[in-house]
Amino acid sequence: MNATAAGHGVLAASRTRISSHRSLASSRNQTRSFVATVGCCGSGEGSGHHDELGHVKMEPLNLARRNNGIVKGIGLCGSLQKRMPVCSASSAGAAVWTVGDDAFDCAAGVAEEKVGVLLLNLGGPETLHDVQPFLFNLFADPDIIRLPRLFRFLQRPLAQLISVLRAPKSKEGYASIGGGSPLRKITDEQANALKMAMKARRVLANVYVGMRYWYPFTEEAVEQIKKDRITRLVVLPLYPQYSISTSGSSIRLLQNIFRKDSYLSRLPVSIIRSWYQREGYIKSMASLIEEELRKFSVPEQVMIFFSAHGVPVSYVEDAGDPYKDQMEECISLIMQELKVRGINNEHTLAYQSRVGPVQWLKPYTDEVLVELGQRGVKSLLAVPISFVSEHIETLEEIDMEYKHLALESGIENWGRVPALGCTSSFISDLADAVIEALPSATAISSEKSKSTEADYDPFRYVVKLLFGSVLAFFLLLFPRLVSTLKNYL
Ligand SMILES: C=CC1=C(C)c2cc3[nH]c(cc4nc(cc5[nH]c(cc1n2)c(C)c5CCC(=O)O)C(CCC(=O)O)=C4C)c(C)c3C=C
Ligand SMILES: [Fe+2]
Repeated sequence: MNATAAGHGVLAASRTRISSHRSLASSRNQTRSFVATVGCCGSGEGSGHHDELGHVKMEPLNLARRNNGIVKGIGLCGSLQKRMPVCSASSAGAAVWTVGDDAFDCAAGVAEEKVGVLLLNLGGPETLHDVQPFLFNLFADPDIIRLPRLFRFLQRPLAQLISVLRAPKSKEGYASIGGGSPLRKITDEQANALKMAMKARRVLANVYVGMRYWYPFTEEAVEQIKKDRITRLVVLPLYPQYSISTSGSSIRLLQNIFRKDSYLSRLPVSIIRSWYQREGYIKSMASLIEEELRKFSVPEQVMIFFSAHGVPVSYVEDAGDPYKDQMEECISLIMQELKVRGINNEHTLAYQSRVGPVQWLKPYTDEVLVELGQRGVKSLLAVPISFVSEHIETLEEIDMEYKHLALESGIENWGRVPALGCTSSFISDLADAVIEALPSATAISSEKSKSTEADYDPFRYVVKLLFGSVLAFFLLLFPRLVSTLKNYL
């Protein structure tokens, strides 16, 4: 069985059409449907808690206890457990999940689980030719450009305009890192490594990759999950911190797909919404930092500079995105871990990669670098914090743009921590997170999506159409407006 969705080759139609029709219900409402308990498995209670947005965060559950590398089937499914107290080759006599081909295989033959893990990521253009359609998919996402409901009909025309205007700048960036994004290759490698790490824990699983804006699309991965008749799924966004614009967007897309499908809506699913606080992740980050610090001639004098991908301020202040809080907590945990290791360097956090004319989370990376240079900081270690793989924003923005700016601003010694990629302690921790999440999988409610055909109102449709035409007319009439917009992107 192919470990990832790569090469599945379904949904070959033009991708620009796929990603942009998702309704934007509030995160609160959507999260509720994920905690509905349906089907045989009622053992998920108490397994997650709601954060300030009502999201269920998966805490380490301790339901699947590991012993000598064997995952015991305690609590995987309450009712099944009663029917099969012993399904094991273990001499210990406890219920043990043994591993068959591509499945949890109960030796007693009473139950057979086919476990799937779906890794969610952003995706990136593989060639320069892909850049504009990739950008279209990104900007057509209502979680990336959050228009008021009344203006939602402008989403696609606006995405078209912005993607065309932004494409030349983005292409330059992708050209400078070899002509495309390495994200697919790295995510596939992570998927394979995760599959192996789970196998080492005697849990066989198929690991799928679902990208939000480019191949292999989430829709393709889901098709493969259906074909493989997966019976239990763990969804793991490859973003440590939750943001409406990243994990939130991918999860909402998934919910919409699952709700519409009778098989998928009954499939027990467990979603790990954020995992920035996991000990394995924190320690892996601390180790990478420690290793890079050692390369400086006077490590104690190095400023540890965390650079996170930004989000517009309105996400945090108006929409309640927990991203900023999670980021700050994450950094504090990493610094605590470094302290335990005797590392007491100064540190700072700034936000990079802003796009468009709105206010983004501050302080901005470029501005802080200049300030630090002016303050006399001579050695700086950049730590990309919101990503777990190398991509355009580490390879181009940090390694080229920011490094250049820092050196120009008076910083003399520059270092950069690599993204985690397939670091074994990190992948091991992800495997643990997945195994811990398995028992609490519950079916996604088959409740209908918030916006339905019934919402269709011909009057509103005509008003929107008229408004759209007037706007398009103005854009055409005032090319200067367009070029101003371009300068902002
Ligand atoms: C935590 C990670 C990310 C957040 C939060 C995020 C928000 C966000 N991004 C844009 C716009 C763009 N992002 C682009 C690329 C990109 N973004 C992330 C991660 C986060 N984005 C990654 C991993 C990548 C790189 C993918 C790759 O090709 O390797 C791009 C395209 C590149 C460019 O032109 O700069 C855009 C545009 C917005 C508007 C946003 C929040 C609203
Ligand atoms: Fe981004």
